[in-house]
Amino acid sequence: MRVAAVGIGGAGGRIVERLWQDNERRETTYLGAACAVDTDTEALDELDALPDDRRHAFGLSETNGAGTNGDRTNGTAAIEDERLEVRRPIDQLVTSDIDALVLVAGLAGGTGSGATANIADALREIYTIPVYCLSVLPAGRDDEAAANTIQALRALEATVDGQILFDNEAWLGSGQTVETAAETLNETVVTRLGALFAAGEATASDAVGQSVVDASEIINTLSDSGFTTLGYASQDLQADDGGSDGTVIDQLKNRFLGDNSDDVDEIEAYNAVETTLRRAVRGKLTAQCELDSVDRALAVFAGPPAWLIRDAVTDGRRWLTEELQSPEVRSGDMPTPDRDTLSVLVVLSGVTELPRLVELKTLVDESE
Ligand SMILES: Nc1nc2c(ncn2[C@@H]2O[C@H](COP(=O)(O)OP(=O)(O)OP(=O)(O)O)[C@@H](O)[C@H]2O)c(=O)[nH]1
Repeated sequence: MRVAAVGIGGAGGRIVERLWQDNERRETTYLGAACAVDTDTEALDELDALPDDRRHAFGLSETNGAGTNGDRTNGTAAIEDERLEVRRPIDQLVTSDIDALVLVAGLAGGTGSGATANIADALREIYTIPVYCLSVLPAGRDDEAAANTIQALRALEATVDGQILFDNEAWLGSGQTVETAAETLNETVVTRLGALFAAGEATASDAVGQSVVDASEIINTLSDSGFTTLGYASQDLQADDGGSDGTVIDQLKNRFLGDNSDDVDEIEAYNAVETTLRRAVRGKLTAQCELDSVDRALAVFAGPPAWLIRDAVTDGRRWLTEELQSPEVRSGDMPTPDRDTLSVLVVLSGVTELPRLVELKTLVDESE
């Protein structure tokens, strides 16, 4: 699926910059356009990987170019006068081949919380393609951060076609702060988003004999009610199963040419697909949720074609349907002939029960 990504505020800009880098590294291009908008000019200056003309400051008269320091009202005031000015550079990037717009923001910050729904609204006035938001939830128990987040989630719920949640709290190691762990957090979320968007862009030549995910399946999964959370797991593949079989030449060939199809043991491949799927669903999600509150799901199996055993994918999908007790489960392949990794991305959508959201709401209620 080809997307245009717009980072709003500090976290939004940094994550979009990372998406930009991820997209450049992949064989499949999924990022049709990207830019960052912020009330903090210093934060924009630090986004080295994004070209200068993809970074735009707004709300300078409200914030003096120094951000809002967590003041949601200030973030809202900053965008209200400049909706059209902020929309214009985004407009210039959106071409007819873009399938969806993806806004990215940390909802605890004044800029991310105050401006994101407003920007979504401005885009919806002219675009008929879906508008999604990657909504980053704060770590910790700060009242103001919680209040900004809950208000932004509500405003976005009324505006966007779907929100993918990423919970910093769930991904911080003990003793870490968002500042010190930002690189790792952003890499985690971008690995999953990249896997999702690239899946819908697999080329036909890679896909012979495979059932490839297309953009409409991603859109049908993400859109509509409830939140989305992403699960992901990957496994390095060893075509010679431990190194005891196969000549050194074969092993070198497999390693450097990715030519492992001759050696793939079907049972080993079947087990690898099944195990990786279970790890993706039962491992840490971008935001933890009650699995029985999932309404729709999509599983994307990526790996060398010889490892994407049809029966394993079909059985995996059946297992997922039972696990989630959800009738609407889609699946597809993303053949990556030149890689020796198998990965599974699981998109869980229409989710209504997320413990972290309950925690944040309780914090807000207690502080009122
Ligand atoms: N995952 C991740 N979260 C971040 C990052 N930077 C900040 N955050 C989170 O996002 C929240 C908002 O921070 P920013 O995005 O810098 O704030 P902003 O939207 O620019 O708003 P103001 O600076 O208050 O005007 C923080 O409270 C953190 O929870 C980042 O690089 N990655």
